[in-house]
Formats: sequence, structure tokens, C-alpha cells
Amino acid sequence: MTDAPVLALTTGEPAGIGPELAVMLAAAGTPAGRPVAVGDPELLAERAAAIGRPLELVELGPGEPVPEARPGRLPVWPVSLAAPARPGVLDTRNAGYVLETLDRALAACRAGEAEGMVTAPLHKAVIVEAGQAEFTGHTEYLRDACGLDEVVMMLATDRALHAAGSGWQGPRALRVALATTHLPLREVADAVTPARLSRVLRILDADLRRWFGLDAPRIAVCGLNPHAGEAGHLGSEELDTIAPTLAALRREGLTLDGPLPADTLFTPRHLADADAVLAMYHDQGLPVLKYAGFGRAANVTLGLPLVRTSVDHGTALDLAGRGVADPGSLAVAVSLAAEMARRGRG
Ligand SMILES: NC(=O)C1=CN([C@@H]2O[C@H](COP(=O)(O)OP(=O)(O)OC[C@H]3O[C@@H](n4cnc5c(N)ncnc54)[C@H](O)[C@@H]3O)[C@@H](O)[C@H]2O)C=CC1
Ligand SMILES: NCC(=O)COP(=O)(O)O
Repeated sequence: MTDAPVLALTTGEPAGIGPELAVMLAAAGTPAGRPVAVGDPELLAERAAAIGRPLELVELGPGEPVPEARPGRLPVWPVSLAAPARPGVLDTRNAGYVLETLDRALAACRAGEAEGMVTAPLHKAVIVEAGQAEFTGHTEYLRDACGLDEVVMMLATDRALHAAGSGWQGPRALRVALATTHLPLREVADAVTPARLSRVLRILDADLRRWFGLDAPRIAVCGLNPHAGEAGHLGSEELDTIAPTLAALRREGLTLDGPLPADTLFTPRHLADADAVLAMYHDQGLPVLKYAGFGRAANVTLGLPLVRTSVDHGTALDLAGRGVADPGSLAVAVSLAAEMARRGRG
């Protein structure tokens, strides 16, 4: 009997590529762990037929044992769609279904049925338009569901996702965490406060040690403004907020470089010294990460009391239902969650 960690795999927005990526992964055989899809079994069967990857779907009731993983088999914790789903066509009636899959996965982790969750992409706007005005993404939803003030979104290319010494031989390693996540740009500067930066950097430092095997992680911190504020002539946040916060955290023992101009920080010579980069906002850090490893990277939420990883892409409505989307990032997200779950045991 295998001890491969059971992972709750939410299948995401039903009009997007999430359901077929789960099918593709199961058809090919999962790289690690025993993913159990959380979603509508009929939808998964439909998408499997549409993309020509027939599957043995094994519906599991609560507490039922999860079978061994094998190519062509996909265990499912069923959640029913509210309305039929058509590839590429969003329907607000299914927004509640998407959130229910998250709640089911969370419940599985809390009950010990699963050792972690992996999320396929959801569509944020359709959930807001269905009436969840405050919804901004999985990261914040899980933070609130766990009653936390802060969690940290970090995306990393595949080699960087594996604990030191794992022998992984992927392309360039890059880890990029974000000080702010899904926020209009207009609100970012006000959100970069000493309290938030301190919380984020403490979580990042602790979880790089815990999950990534780094004994003394070195974190390079971006400035907010061009040229990190140009000595205060192009913005004062570096002098007033970021530099004093980093100085205080260094006194706690964190190894931090910065604030550094983001444009030069993201060059090979500067990255060579950094175990992770902290970007101040979403589009300061993620375009670089995606340029370095789109399709071979994953997203991990740090600071949660459970393992959660995700893909590096969205719902790709333009590709849905055709079987042409790349399942690479989902495979990376599953292997990372399995590795983290194993580390969490010891
Ligand atoms: N983890 C999650 O739940 C995420 C959800 N999203 C959500 O997804 C929705 C759509 O976002 P977009 O900005 O359009 O980004 P997107 O990632 O869905 O699409 C951007 C481009 O990348 C392509 N693409 C995406 N995934 C691909 C794959 N696996 N294989 C091949 N090509 C792929 C798409 O066809 C499109 O051309 C939004 O609601 C966004 O918030 C975005 C990122 C992560
Ligand atoms: N761009 C990354 C992203 O939007 C991830 O969002 P989520 O994992 O918080 O749903």
C-alpha cells in the first residue's frame, strides 16, 4: 500500500481549462501524490470524452478510502454543478459551485482526509459578478477561511520549488513572493505599510526554512518606485517605510537585501545571491517569473496551516474544451504539494 499523500484537487472554473487539465493529468499518471478531484463527475466525464482521454472516474463518499493512483483513473469527491457548463462560456450560476469545491477541499484537509490541496484556476470576475463582492482570489479566500491576518503568495519555477538537495534539474530557479496581491495599482502604495511588510517577510522567511530546506534564506526586496525612489526624488516609500522596516527585521535575524530597484534586481547577477525576491505588487514580480518559467512554475500560499499549491496560469477560456492546454504547471503544483505534505509529516 502506498503512502503517497492524498491531495484534494479542485477542478476550478467549469467553463475553463481546469477540468480537462485534471483529466489530462490523471490520464497520463500523476507525477506524485494521490490527487482526488473535487468537482462534478459528469463534467469531468464530458470533458474526458471531448478531449479523447477516457477515464475511470471513482466517486468517493466522505471517509471512503482513496485508491492507489494509476494512469487512467481519477478518484472524485463529488460536488454538483448548479447549471450545465459550456467550455469558454462563464455562468454566474456556477460561482457557488466553484466556492463549494474550495470548501470541500478545505474540509478534507481539516479532517485529515487530504494532506494538502491543489487548485485549478477559477475565474475571479464571475464570482464577484455572482454577488461575492469581496472575492479576489483563492489566496485571500483561504486566508479568511483560516482566520488569518496575512498569508503570502509566492510563485516559483520548478527547480526553485523543490527542497534543497532534491536533485531536481529544471531550468533557472526563481522564487517571487508578493507584498500585496490582488489590489488595484492605485491602492498599492498605501498598502505597503511597515506592519504588512513585517508580517509578509516573517512568513516568507519562516516558510522558506520550513518548506524549502533553506537554513538562512536571503531575500532580495524590491523598492516600490522607479530606481527604488531615487534617494527620495521619485517617491518616499523606500526611505519612510521599506528601509526602516527591513532594518528592524534584520535585527530579528532575517537576511534581507534592499530595497533595490526592481529592474536591476531581476537580472542574473543580482538574482544569483537571492533565495527569493519580494516584489511590492503583482505585476512587478509575476511577469518576470512567467517569462522565466510559464507552464513549469507553480503558486504556493505561505503562512497557511495547510498545504496549498496552484497553477501559474488562469482559466484560459480561449482554450477550454479542446484538449490543447498545457498541463505542465498543474503537474508541477501536484508534485510540490506532495513534497510539502511529506515534509509536513516529519
Ligand atoms: N490560480 C488561479 O485561480 C488563477 C486564476 N486566474 C484567473 O483566470 C482568469 C483569466 O485570466 P487571464 O489573465 O486571461 O490569464 P490566463 O492565464 O487564463 O490566460 C493568459 C494566456 O495564457 C494562455 N494560457 C493560460 N493557461 C494556459 C495553459 N495551461 N496552456 C496553454 N496556454 C495557456 C491563455 O490561452 C491566454 O492566451 C481571470 O479571472 C484570472 O483572475 C489567473 C491566474 C491564476
Ligand atoms: N496571478 C496569480 C493569481 O492570480 C493567483 O490567484 P489565487 O491563487 O489567489 O486565486
